[in-house]
Amino acid sequence: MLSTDVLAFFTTLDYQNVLVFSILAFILYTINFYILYFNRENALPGPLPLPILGNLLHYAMQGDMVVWAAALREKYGDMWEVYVGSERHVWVSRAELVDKLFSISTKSNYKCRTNGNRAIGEIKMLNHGVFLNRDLDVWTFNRKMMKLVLTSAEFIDYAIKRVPKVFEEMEGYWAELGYIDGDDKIFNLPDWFHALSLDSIVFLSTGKNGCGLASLLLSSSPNSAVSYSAETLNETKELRDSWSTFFDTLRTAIFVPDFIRLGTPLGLIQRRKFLKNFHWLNNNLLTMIREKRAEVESYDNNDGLKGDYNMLKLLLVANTPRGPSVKRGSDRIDRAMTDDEIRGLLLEVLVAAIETSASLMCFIIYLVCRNPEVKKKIREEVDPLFRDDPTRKLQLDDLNNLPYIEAVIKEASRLFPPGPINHRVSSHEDDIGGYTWKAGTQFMIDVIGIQKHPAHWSNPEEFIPERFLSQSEDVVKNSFQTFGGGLRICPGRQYAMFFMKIALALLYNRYDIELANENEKPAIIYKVTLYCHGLKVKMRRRNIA
Ligand code: HEM
Repeated sequence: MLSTDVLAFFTTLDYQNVLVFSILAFILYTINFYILYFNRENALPGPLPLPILGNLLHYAMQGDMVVWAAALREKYGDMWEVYVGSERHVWVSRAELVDKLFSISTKSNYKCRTNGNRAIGEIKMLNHGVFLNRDLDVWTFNRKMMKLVLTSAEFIDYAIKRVPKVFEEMEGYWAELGYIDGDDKIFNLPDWFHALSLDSIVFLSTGKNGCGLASLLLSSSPNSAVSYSAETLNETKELRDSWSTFFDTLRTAIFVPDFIRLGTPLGLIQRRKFLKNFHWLNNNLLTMIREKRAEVESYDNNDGLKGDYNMLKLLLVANTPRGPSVKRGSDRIDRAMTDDEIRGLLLEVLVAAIETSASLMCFIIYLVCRNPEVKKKIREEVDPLFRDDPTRKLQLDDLNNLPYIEAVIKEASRLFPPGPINHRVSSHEDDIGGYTWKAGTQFMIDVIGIQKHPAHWSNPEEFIPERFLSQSEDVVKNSFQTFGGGLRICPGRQYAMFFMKIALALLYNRYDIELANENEKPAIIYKVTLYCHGLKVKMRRRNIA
């Protein structure tokens, strides 16, 4: 009855009255917002939020999350807070504050990355894959299968053989474009490393060509001959564009609050585009998976996988008599994966693997260019491998025995972590940093702040690979977390290290690389990963006769 009266009352109002009521309602909302804000529990320092928007305007004014985090860390220290819309995010910027977040106990309070939201649900990531999965039974199953495949001897061996072939394809294109034969042509290195990483991981995960390198060649030299048909080039372009749009979808789902996504015309237009692309990409992956399943099922049982150990094939046969099995104690799993489960994992591998490794390669090359003594030591480690045979194929033992290159990769990733912001959310009340936090508190891990914290590192801004050589510098627990930590640590880290070691060994053995100019710096933007999109270099074949 009351609600009918209220409704009747509002229908009698004219526009002016509606305006007055709206302004009054907003003023009351604002007063209530600030009363709650100034009386909140565990008040941490941080920029003053605005009603509805939180600190989104501050962020928009800075433009880049990593630059903004650096400014906030400088101003507020090791622990501060920021509001995304009305959701409070607690930032932690010191290794000790991460201890509980990176617990490896199966009873950990921090098994999930985010609280999840409608946007993440719309792209089926709340209960598929691993990255944002909040269904812990499903996550556990998927994670075990992903680990099983990525760390299997078959996959690693296959990757070590394949990556050099892709690298050599890239060298052929460099030669064709006159980049390495003494012409001193300047080119943008990240374009090539993103394509190298893409072509390697697309092939290793699906058995198909990504054609990123070939398209790059054709964009500079359209008449060049490549060994892919026009149809393959078109199809792969469509797929690459779709992955790139999916990446934007993911970033928006994590960082843009629903009231912007669903409450603004731009947000709605973008959402429609993102969902259309997501369905297209999903169908494409599912078709690929079904075709591969039919192919694998058509093999004679004794044929194994015909020596073709890409992730898709291995995921299809994992936990079947033809594939690797999870057998150890409580890790045991008895069933194989469905097509939709594999789809969720492949999608995430394509998102997680490409840009991280490619950008880190560019950061390493930049730092090595600025530190010639490091280049010398890399060569002292690499050159003996190729001394008797410059075309020698790298073996697993070689890659496991490159301590200096490994230290260079770690030190470069300390200064430029490809995943500069990590997330955890608590599932029940807990104490962190001297405060008691409610269940569902969202923690943001400031990886750059921790990896450059003066309490954890001597000369934190300097590039000193030796600190990662054994016994040189005691690394404080959780102060180095390029691949994250705890139960959700990156499952692709072993492949990523092999990929980078192979590329660096071949590059420094065969080429001299220089920055295009002395003041050249990598152009970086934060897009869920620390994305390097600009670094101009000159290269020459090395004369090692
Ligand atoms: C240099 C390269 C890479 C870096 C720096 C990197 C870094 C990271 C980081 C920081 C995380 C978050 C871990 C955490 O929350 O504690 C992560 C998660 C993840 N990474 Fe990587 N990654 C790299 C390459 C790869 C590759 C090559 C793959 C796959 C082949 C991969 C697949 C994943 C997946 C699936 C997750 C989510 C794991 C989960 O939530 O359970 N990453 N990575």
